[in-house]
Amino acid sequence: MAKVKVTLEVGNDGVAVITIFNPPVNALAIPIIAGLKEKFDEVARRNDVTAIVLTGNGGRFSGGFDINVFEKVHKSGDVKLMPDVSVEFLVNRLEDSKKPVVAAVEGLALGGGLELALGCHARIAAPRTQLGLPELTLGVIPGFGGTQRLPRLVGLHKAVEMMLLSKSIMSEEGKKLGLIDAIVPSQELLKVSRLWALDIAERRKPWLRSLHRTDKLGSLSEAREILKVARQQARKTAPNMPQHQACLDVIEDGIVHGGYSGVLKEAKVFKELVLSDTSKGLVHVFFAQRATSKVPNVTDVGLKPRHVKKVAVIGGGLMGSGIATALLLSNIYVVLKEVNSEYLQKGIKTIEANVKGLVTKGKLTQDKAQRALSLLKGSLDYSDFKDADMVIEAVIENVPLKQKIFGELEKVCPSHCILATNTSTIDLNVVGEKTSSHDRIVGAHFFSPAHVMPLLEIVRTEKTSAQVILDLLTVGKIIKKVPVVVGVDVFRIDRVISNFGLPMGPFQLQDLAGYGVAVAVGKEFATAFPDRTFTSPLVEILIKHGRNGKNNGKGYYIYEKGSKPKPDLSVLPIIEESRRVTNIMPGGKPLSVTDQEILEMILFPVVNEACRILDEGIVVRASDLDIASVLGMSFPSYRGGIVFWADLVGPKHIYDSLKKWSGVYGNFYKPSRFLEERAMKGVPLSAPASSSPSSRSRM
Ligand SMILES: C[C@H](O)CC(=O)SCCNC(=O)CCNC(=O)[C@H](O)C(C)(C)COP(=O)(O)OP(=O)(O)OC[C@H]1O[C@@H](n2cnc3c(N)ncnc32)[C@H](O)[C@@H]1OP(=O)(O)O
Repeated sequence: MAKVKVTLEVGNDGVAVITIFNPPVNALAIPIIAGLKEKFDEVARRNDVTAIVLTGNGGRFSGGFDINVFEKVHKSGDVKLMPDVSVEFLVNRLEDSKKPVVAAVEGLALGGGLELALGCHARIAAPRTQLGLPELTLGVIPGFGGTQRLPRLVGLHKAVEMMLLSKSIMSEEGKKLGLIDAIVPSQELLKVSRLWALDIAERRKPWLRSLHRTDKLGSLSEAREILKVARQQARKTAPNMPQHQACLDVIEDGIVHGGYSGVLKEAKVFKELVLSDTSKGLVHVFFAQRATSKVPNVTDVGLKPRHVKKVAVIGGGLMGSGIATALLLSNIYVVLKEVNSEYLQKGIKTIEANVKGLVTKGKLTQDKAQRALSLLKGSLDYSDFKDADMVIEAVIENVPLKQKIFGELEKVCPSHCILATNTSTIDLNVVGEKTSSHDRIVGAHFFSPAHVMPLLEIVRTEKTSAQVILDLLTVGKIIKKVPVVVGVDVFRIDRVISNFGLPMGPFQLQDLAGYGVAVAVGKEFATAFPDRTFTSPLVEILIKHGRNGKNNGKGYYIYEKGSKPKPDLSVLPIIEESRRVTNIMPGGKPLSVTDQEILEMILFPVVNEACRILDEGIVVRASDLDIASVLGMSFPSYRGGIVFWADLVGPKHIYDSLKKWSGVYGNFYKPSRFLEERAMKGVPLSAPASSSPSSRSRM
């Protein structure tokens, strides 16, 4: 029997149940939409059908329109691949049907799935059903009438919030808002929905067509005020994303000219947005993110992940305490080990502050915070390591120290225990050199602040076992820190980078991370890659001048409690001093460059580094680097990730630019072999390599 289908069953009560089958989320694929049209035509014709119930198989109503179709549209540029659902199906066949239709929703109704339910004449839901219109996260707007019907059911304010923030609600809240008519236990969902549909047919319950309602919309002036505020907010929070303003325009059209006019406008704008680069980037990220959890020879060989209940974290500094916080928040027991009680207390205090910070921001309840902290134990020795499932070492980047620790770990930890290091620079084979536990040594590289940043980079060696990787599996690889570009005001560089969509520029980031990290990492790079590291004395000169970034409130910026970082102009003479030492400005004069050039000079070397990673087979696939850059660097997801963006910009242009700059500024900009090859052959950077990946790979 086909897995993707729409079925129809007519009961003796005269109710037809139409069910969507498309595991795992009942996405509205093209055959499903065709099936729905066909079944609704059939029930309209049949005399034995009085009323209709629409539902999804397997406890999930529908996860929305099939996003694979967006991908096909992006590849072909042919927007005609999008079926006409909004008017031809939802308005004509469903909402204007002469027989009432009740949606029986369970599990989730998202995007087009919720829009189907909105077109029905009533909605009955199981408890804790997720309801939302997340289309904006894919660079489009709801396209099956959601921009019109949702405001008419829940009011404009709530609808705008749900759409613009892509925030879903649970059916319990939906019931209070009027989106859901009744909540019933899952086992009674179909029974109650059938009765409800019959009640509507016999006029015992109201027959409501959402698009025709106006009672929740408020006055025109109230609506305009809500939309005005939303526009202002969107300009701030999503300045580079056209779908936010477009969504508000479409909602407004429906309020001013009526729901049907709004539906037509929605369909038109939807089709324009599907073809935008923003949508291309976001859809790419959607699939790339899901692809990261599929690792050849790890996730496809029948292994089962083991349960990690207790983790020992070594080092209570910024990284260690952040990692410990992240683990505690996921209900994992943590032993935090430090070398003396002063450092240990400091680490514990940082963890407490991290957790409290989340409570203050409303992201965590007091109860959960207490539960998390109750799972923490501090320690000055290894006695608590004997039943640890995993150790994460997060001490300073020092090879002999790490080697000593791993030698000790091998003796004190149980044999199943995963031995992970948070190193971002040191070769894992070197870390584990003095042990015979190479199969369980792995990199677990978190990004600061570790309890906030979503990426976990897993670094494996050729000896790391598939089981250990599976146990730790998440996502990719981050590119090394962006270096200093001489000749341009550092604050302008930061502005250009944050306007591009990254949360902050390289200088502010350096302030935040602390200069100790910059110096340590810089040294490691200089040793590992002497031919392509640009050594700048800037950070050391800053430290000499008593600056240490956010740590001591003074870096490139001044940090004061309660206010935003302010550019500190007194840093400029220090930068001048560094420039004099490096002396690489052409003719010794400051550069005159456009913002676009600044952007390219900062990001093209990152692309170049990404090319080396692809060339060396360090990632399983190019899209893993996209996800790593989105989750680890906060590279804007609407630009699709670093490699996706580079392919849009064009490998040839990137290659030409780097080549030109390497002539002026040296090897730091020298294009990699991989980039050169792809640029010359006109092959996208993301195209799979013909050769097999090397044994050492980061996922
Ligand atoms: C015209 C309309 O207005 C336009 C639209 O409807 S656009 C679509 C709107 N819907 C969405 O954005 C929802 C997207 N999906 C999700 O958020 C999540 O997948 C979910 C909450 C539904 C389920 O999450 P979860 O259980 O963690 O499973 P998850 O791994 O994400 O997805 C399971 C599989 O379903 C696929 N999938 C999920 N939603 C899909 C969709 N709408 N279309 C196609 N495939 C989808 C995923 O790609 C994944 O496939 P894989 O196993 O091959 O990797």
